[in-house]
Amino acid sequence: MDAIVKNFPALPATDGRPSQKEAEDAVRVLLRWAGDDPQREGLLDTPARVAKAYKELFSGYDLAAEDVLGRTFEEVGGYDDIVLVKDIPFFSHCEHHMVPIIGKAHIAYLPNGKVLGLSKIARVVDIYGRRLQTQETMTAQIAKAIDDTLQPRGVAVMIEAEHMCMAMRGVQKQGSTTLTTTFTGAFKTEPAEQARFMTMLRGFK
Ligand SMILES: Nc1nc2c(ncn2[C@@H]2O[C@H](COP(=O)(O)OP(=O)(O)OP(=O)(O)O)[C@@H](O)[C@H]2O)c(=O)[nH]1
Ligand SMILES: [Zn+2]
Repeated sequence: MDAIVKNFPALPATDGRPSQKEAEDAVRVLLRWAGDDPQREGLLDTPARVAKAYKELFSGYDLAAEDVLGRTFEEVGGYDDIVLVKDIPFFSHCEHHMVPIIGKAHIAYLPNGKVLGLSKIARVVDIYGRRLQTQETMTAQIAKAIDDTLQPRGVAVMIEAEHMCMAMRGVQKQGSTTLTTTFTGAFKTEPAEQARFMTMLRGFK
């Protein structure tokens, strides 16, 4: 896991970014390359819209998971059992084809005196989802971010997703789901904890 995450630091370098105009020009080139005319009326505003959409879809490059996870709570009445947030929907884009990955993340941790605001877990999914990704990297990054900042007794992350690059093009297999998991701490070393995560995930639909 460390090797994967090392190549994809929490906050990639953003220096030397092209300007908005350069981004819009690039869209015009792609439109011409695809066979259309960027000067026709319907496409005049498209480069600006695409740049705006990319800003939103890739907004994760401007955010650090550590900032979101910094706020923790300690008054939880001694609660120290699994906290599982499941079925967190997300959109990402695969780094190979830049087309959507659509899926759900399931994230659990075993608190060690501190708990996270539940929404922060979903925010971390968005931060990593709104970048170019592989599913494996995203799974490892989410686990590492929670592990590093909260230092819980263990983290379990499962992602299930459909890759549009497999559905809309190439091999064209619609409806297949890819599952990836990362376990740390007790979820990694104790099969019973891992089994409990799986049971909670699958058992109470
Ligand atoms: N491991 C992994 N592979 C992915 C992910 N998203 C897309 N891919 C795969 O990345 C691979 C890229 O393969 P290449 O042979 O370089 O590209 P390609 O010619 O477009 O491949 P095809 O999709 O088979 O047409 C494909 O097999 C994709 O299915 C991901 O999140 N994880
Ligand atoms: Zn792809």
